[in-house]
Amino acid sequence: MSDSGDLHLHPHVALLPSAGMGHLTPFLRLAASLVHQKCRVTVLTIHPSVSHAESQLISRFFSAFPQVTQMHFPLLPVDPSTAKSEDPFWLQRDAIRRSAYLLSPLLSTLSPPLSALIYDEFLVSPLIPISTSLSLPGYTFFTSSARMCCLFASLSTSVADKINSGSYRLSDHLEIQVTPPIPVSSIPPLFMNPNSILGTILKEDSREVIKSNGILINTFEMLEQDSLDALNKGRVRKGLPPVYAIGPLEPCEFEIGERGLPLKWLNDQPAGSVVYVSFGSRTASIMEQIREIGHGLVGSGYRFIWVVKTKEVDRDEEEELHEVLGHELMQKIQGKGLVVKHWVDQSEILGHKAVGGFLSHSGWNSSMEAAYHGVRMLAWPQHGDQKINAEVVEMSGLGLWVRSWGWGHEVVVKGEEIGERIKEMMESESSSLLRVEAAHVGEEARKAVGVCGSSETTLKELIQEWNDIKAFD
Ligand SMILES: O=c1ccn([C@@H]2O[C@H](COP(=O)(O)OP(=O)(O)O[C@H]3O[C@H](CO)[C@@H](O)[C@H](O)[C@H]3O)[C@@H](O)[C@H]2O)c(=O)[nH]1
Repeated sequence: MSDSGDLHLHPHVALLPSAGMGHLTPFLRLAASLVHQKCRVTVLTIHPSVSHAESQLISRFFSAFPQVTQMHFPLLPVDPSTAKSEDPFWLQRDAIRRSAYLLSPLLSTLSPPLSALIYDEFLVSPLIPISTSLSLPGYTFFTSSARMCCLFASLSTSVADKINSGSYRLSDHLEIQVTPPIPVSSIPPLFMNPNSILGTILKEDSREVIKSNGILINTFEMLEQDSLDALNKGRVRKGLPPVYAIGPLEPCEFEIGERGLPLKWLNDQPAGSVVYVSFGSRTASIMEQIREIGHGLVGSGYRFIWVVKTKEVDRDEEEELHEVLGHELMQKIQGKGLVVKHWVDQSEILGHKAVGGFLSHSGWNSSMEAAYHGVRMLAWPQHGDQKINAEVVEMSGLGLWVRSWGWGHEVVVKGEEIGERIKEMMESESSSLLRVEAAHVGEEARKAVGVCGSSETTLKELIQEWNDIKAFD
């Protein structure tokens, strides 16, 4: 046992996110929470990051938290002939996985020694041998919903074989013991392809995740009680480690860049009058769909803030807004809404009293931010986990989901239909119920992370476990 009482009080935790803002943001929010709970924190970072947004967030985080150690993790170059994807975020994740063995010597030099290592859901199988070799408790941070985690945890069972062999019909439901059952039509399309890099990685990681000491999820009990029970009570898979609901991870001051036009514009709008539209950090929309969204927003009669994205990676965005929208639409939008083609501080926007609704791809962070601010959503899943997240949004009363819109790029949804659904979210009879339910979700979300809330208590207990391990070193 160390003779320094101080060390016992401050477990040292290292965090390793994978590529993309959808992963980096919740990791850095978790890092901030751990600092506030008096942990010593090391964050492993990769240079260069895939997007400009990631490098900016990393530098703002370390400026705000000089006490956090930044450890640079150098990656091996990826051989393009062996890479099974052209997606830069997946290439980066693949490179992190292949370079993972370089971590052992880096982590073992840290002082004081680590109490725990928290790694991204896309890095499970390469990181487990590292934490084992260092006798370090290792935790998977699952950045999507608990419901999605139920699917992930089942990918090493017969469910995955049935998915891959095409034995399911689209109208079927998966045999995973979660309520309501997960429809086959909500499975991420890439899971259907056993040769996709995502399918391969997740199957491998699903098999190995039982060797983690725990799984952390950015969710809260009131929102996903049944999925959390299913995971924790062995209904999804026997032998899973404890699952800790620690969300919604709260947006932090360090995330805010220069307060720009969106905030100034919102200050002049009436309360609850504005629809915010964004499909997250890595979903590029096609030109035809972008223009239909524009017509839908104008047709809805509501004011709006709309973030347009034409490229997956922000560094590749070249076209000017007027080239994307065209002259006629630009004219129609004037005076009705604010359209931007750059990064905005989403959480600040969602927290502004002028914002009354959110048209979103239901990425999990966006959904949790809407929950945190009690803003009702119109979910339009584009890819990946987003239909499963939309189910959670719909079930909890946080928002609507129009199933007939399908995945992004599957069909071009017409502007008129989009406008009608925005009105439904904002002004129909059911919308007042939606407003009340979304506000209720917001209250519960804040309770969960507030003093003695379920998520705050869970995180404190976890930190106590790390302290207890240290005390017996
Ligand atoms: O202009 C922008 C755009 C995005 N964001 C933030 O970026 C994050 C985006 O995360 P998310 O809503 O989860 O969407 P994606 O960027 O698409 O995230 C990926 O990662 C998520 C977590 O695993 C998955 O749920 C998504 O499907 C996947 O696409 C959120 O914190 C947003 O607030 C901004 O602040 N400003």
